[in-house]
Amino acid sequence: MASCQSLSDAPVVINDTTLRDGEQTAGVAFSLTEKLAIASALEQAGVTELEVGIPAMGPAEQEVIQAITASLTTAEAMGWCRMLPQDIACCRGLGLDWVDLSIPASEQQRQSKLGLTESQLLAQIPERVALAKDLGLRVCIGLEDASRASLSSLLRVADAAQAAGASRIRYADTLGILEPFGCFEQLNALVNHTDLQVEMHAHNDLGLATANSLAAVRAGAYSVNTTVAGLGERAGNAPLEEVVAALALLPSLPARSAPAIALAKLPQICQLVALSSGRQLSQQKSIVGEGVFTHESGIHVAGLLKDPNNYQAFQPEIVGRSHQMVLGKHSGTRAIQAIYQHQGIELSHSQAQQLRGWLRDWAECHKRNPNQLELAAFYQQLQTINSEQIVAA
Ligand SMILES: CC(=O)SCCNC(=O)CCNC(=O)[C@H](O)C(C)(C)COP(=O)(O)OP(=O)(O)OC[C@H]1O[C@@H](n2cnc3c(N)ncnc32)[C@H](O)[C@@H]1OP(=O)(O)O
Ligand SMILES: O=C(O)CCC(=O)C(=O)O
Repeated sequence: MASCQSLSDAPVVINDTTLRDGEQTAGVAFSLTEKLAIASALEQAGVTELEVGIPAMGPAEQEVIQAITASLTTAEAMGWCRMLPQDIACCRGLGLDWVDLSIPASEQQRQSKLGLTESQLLAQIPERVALAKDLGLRVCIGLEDASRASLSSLLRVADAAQAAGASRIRYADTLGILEPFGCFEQLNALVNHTDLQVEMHAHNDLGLATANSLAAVRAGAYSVNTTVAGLGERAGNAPLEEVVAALALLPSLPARSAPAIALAKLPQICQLVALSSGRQLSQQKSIVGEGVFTHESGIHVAGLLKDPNNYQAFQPEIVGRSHQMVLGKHSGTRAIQAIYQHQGIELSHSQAQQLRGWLRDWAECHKRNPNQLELAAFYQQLQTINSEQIVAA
């Protein structure tokens, strides 16, 4: 079976699973209000698919899922199920568009979790897909632990899924053990083999979730799972903000790739999820961390002052941010003069040099950048020395 998927001009679909895998982060539990707010923010930013929860968790979760699907106006909603009749039945009447029917794809998990052989699982696929389709749902077969499965076995599952009338398969790197080159090979083999849409689900145990998601896109994946700020099991999933910014901003990725997502809304969405999850964003979290557009080093600031392109990967305004320049241990005289000038104070080169020395000691002692009041105090000190020198002369 040959697919023309990789030749498609359609942008990559983001299937965001903050409300399902994101909420599986140990200790995270969103309220209905929080889930509605997150779903709405994602939809307004242009995310077209949301994995919204697990109907088999029971009536309360089902009510929440129903409320979310009722609130969505354009985005499609997916529910996550084990490929069990009782789980599928829980999806009835929830307003879902999609269901992910998850099966273990590796021999390890098939045998050890379920005690089933590959052929026993394959034999279940037609009946379970039919049950879901009878509920009016489009079906994605979730290949849990696919990265520890043999490719030949994955291809057999893809064939069975396609024959049963599924629309998509999800390649899950459940344990985050893939690297981008291997990921490309696996996804490319699947994409070239099946007519189904192929979705990538990456985990970040080795810090490679974004890289693997981009490799999957290069390999022709139709869709990619993300979570806001990379929330999710253990080290989390591929962060929405990283994947969509990379797809939009990296010229080396296929031109078809970038989904129409409002990048400038990413910081706000990440703040909302940070607040709702109780998980603070790290200062250095790419795209949205407080410190990622803040510059202290003398050579960098001097370069930025001449032309921002000297030290920016992309304009921070694109992702709703701006450059900030601060003074600290690594400041140079150019930065010192520019920052004081911004406060209406002209410093001579020798004054800036003197301040540069003070800043080094001060920063080592305080482990932070001085604030405006502290900078004013430095200036007072400079003036005092200056007037003492005039008196002495
Ligand atoms: C990689 C992933 O992220 S998978 C998604 C994981 N997410 C979650 O588990 C969060 C929500 N889960 C829950 O609320 C609960 O686990 C429930 C409601 C789904 C099930 O609860 P319980 O019935 O109490 O079962 P419990 O959680 O203890 O055990 C899970 C059962 O599912 C089975 N199971 C796991 N995956 C599958 C699958 N794909 N297909 C069929 N059965 C499966 C396990 O084998 C186990 O059954 P067993 O003990 O009879 O072998
Ligand atoms: O089977 C799936 O849908 C993927 C489940 C998942 O979250 C994972 O394997 O990490």
